[in-house]
Amino acid sequence: MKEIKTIGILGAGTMGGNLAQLAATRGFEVLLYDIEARQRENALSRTAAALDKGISRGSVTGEEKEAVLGRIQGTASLEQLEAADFVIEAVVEDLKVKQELFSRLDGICREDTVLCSNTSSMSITSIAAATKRADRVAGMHFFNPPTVMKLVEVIRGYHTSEETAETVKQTAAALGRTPAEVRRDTPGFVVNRCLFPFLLEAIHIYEEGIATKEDIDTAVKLGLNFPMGPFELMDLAGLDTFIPITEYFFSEFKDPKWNAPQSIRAVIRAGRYGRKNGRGWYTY
Ligand SMILES: NC(=O)c1ccc[n+]([C@@H]2O[C@H](COP(=O)([O-])OP(=O)(O)OC[C@H]3O[C@@H](n4cnc5c(N)ncnc54)[C@H](O)[C@@H]3O)[C@@H](O)[C@H]2O)c1
Repeated sequence: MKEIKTIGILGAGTMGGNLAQLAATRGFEVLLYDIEARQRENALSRTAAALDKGISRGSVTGEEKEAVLGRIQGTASLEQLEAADFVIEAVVEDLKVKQELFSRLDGICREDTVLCSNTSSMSITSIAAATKRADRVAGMHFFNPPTVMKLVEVIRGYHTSEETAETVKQTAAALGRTPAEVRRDTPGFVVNRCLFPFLLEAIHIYEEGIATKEDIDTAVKLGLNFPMGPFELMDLAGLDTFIPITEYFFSEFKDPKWNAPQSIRAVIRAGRYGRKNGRGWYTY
């Protein structure tokens, strides 16, 4: 495997911003691309705030903070990704947007650069089809927040080579994460294929008036020993990301069980996206 020094990250939102922090903390140079200046600035200020917390706890020095921040370069120019040795895309969960970016990246990045998507659900094979290097495209699915959550699902698209899967696993390890391989490219891979039926069922229980969302969260936390209840978890992940994932499942499996219920659609329509804007199922 060639040496990876610079990681390109596309999208500076909930996932991309925290991924940039993780990669820079682990000593990588980071090119953080987003079309929104506000998102790039927020990502850097969230990283600075997290490092300040580390300083106040005594786990990070002022020098380390400056070094980590110095390794993250925000950019609005995709062309700058030419310098990346490895790319992780974490933009909105929209297949067309991802395909368009991968097609452009294919023309910009060096031939040997592996391109990964952090998609929660969508086909890696379809994303790779937008490039002429389908063997060097893979899924690299982190969990929220990547600086805390240890798992990375490594997903092989139809054409992903053995060497590419190995590079992704080694990069996950270099980021201090534990890779789990997903051998077939199917909607939601392993974790979200398990998680979404559970989240949807929690919403149905709430809609049927069986329990309040607070009591459902308490029941799941104390009864199943989960660290968060389903409504708390949806708020953390971002409610606006929830709908495209369920719609993708529905479009692939044609099973109505994947249809997002009205109550979550109503919450999103009211502009409540979860913790990211301070209000979702709950108000923060
Ligand atoms: N939130 C989670 O818990 C979670 C967990 C794992 C994976 N994911 C996946 O990660 C990806 C990002 O999710 P998120 O929650 O960070 O979303 P988000 O809405 O917080 O951030 C998305 C970012 O993409 C940017 N963007 C949109 N279109 C763009 C374009 N054409 N070019 C460049 N940037 C663009 C937006 O400005 C925004 O900053 C999605 O594919 C999602 O499914 C999310």
